[in-house]
Amino acid sequence: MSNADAIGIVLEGGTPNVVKALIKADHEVKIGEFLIIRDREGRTGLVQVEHYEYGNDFYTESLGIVKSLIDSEVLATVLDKGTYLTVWLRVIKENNAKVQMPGNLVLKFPEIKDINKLDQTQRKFLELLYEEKLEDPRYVKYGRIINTNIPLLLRINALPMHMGIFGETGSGKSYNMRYLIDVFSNIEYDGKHYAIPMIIIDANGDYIDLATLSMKREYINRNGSRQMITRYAFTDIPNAQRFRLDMNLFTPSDIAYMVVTAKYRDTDVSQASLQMNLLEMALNELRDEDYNTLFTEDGFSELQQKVNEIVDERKDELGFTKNTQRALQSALQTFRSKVKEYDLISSDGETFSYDTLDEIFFKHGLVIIDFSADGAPGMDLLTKQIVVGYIARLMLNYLVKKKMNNERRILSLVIEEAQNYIPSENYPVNARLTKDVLATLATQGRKFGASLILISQRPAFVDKVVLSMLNSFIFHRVYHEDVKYIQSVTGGISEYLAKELISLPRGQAIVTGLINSLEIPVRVQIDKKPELESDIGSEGDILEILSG
Ligand SMILES: Nc1ncnc2c1ncn2[C@@H]1O[C@H](COP(=O)(O)OP(=O)(O)OP(=O)(O)O)[C@@H](O)[C@H]1O
Repeated sequence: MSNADAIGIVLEGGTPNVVKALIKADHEVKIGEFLIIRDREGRTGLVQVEHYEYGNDFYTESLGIVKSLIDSEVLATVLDKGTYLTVWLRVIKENNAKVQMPGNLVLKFPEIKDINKLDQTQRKFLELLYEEKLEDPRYVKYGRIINTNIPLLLRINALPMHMGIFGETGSGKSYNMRYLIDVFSNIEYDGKHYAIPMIIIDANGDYIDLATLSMKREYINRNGSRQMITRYAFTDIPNAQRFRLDMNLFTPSDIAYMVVTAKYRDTDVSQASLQMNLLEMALNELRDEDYNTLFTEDGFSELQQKVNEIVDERKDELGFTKNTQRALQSALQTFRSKVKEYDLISSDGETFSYDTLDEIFFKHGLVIIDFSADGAPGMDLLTKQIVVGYIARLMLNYLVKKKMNNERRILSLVIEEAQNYIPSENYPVNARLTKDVLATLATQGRKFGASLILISQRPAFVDKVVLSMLNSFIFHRVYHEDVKYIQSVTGGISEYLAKELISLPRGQAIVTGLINSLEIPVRVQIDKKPELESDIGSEGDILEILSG
């Protein structure tokens, strides 16, 4: 790289960690951008733009730095338009360079067309960012760092530490998730390709085309890494499997918890636990029966009768009241009516079971749970919570069991509209049914290979405890009210970058946390790939729509 590639020059007056520089006004500087500083000995250090100001006073010779550089060809180009930028650059890596020295040059990262074919200079600059990580298959390439063609390397081993993707409506979360699915479907290791097994709770049908359109399936699976891409729906439609629960996989106490919390989500704990005890007892006494049949037309009355029998015949001995009996019968009715509406439980037919999870793991599957109007017409939130709670519990039990058997697994559960399943106090939704099990999955899952990816428009609407267990974040443009919240949960985002969060254009995001190989918040651009585009998320052109 010659001096002619320089876009700026270091000034006097920085602080130990921040270098002040003049930059050409025609360089479209971005807060969070990475630049290089080269000292007079040719050593290079890495800096990140913290903030900048435009200036257009004429730079006079009386300024010391200008005087000493008056012959400098670089200074001439920096100042030739009369407008310049003063930038404050945070030092990220000094690398033995004397980055603070006035007169040092500020350089852009070189243009990189193909990261797999680097020349020597390109390699040198990339190593400044990534060191040996560049060759490590545990780091995958994602988007590009703002104002460069260099991908951000994501550390896949951070996935079990959970991730949050946040951004206001239309900011590009779903497209980003599609992009991540693609990245996680094509991980290269030792000449082969692998994919992270994933289950996606698809709130609006943003991902179903990946399973149903052959062009998209083929693209995702272009390296043969996903031998299973399946859409699950709640009604009979072509291209989709029917989603069915299997109650036999759960203990009486798990089932009792599901049934009772589904109805009485706010009820006081002692009331609820009496009802749970009663149902648990009934199920224990019916343990020779098929639990699925007990929740279908054929067996439900048997379950109801058992509950009545226990209370009527052994009231004094066990202390259950008529009230508890009535409340439990009502909870059973509610649960039964929900599962009946979508035929969620059947005494025969294939269920979503441990075998399904095994298949997802071994085939590196991508499973899309379709909650769109097509896949789950008219489904209310409670029924969705029954499904999500079921999957989370199944996953937890499965992973724990496998771990105990010394069989390592990894499964990623992606939940869109996460606020409906793990709401904070600020969000008026009841979700005991899902919240507890998801919190357990978040706390314990790490050790068992569970990876949660939570997607939401408002981080402030997601439970704080669960949020605090996410170790990686991707933020798109967010609402003003969320900025402070984001700063408090992530730490590490500077005031200046935080301000950018409210105006990020579509396709840009800030990546922080363990997944980010650079370990400081990085602003990325996620370019649209035609192969990954979908019609579902786009608003369309109003005139085109009106004119048919
Ligand atoms: N990286 C990108 N570059 C250009 N356009 C994009 C990009 N990502 C998304 N878009 C466009 O922005 C629009 C909204 O994207 P998307 O559906 O991903 O947003 P979202 O945040 O998931 O919205 P919602 O919360 O409402 O579901 C779409 O028209 C999409 O095509």
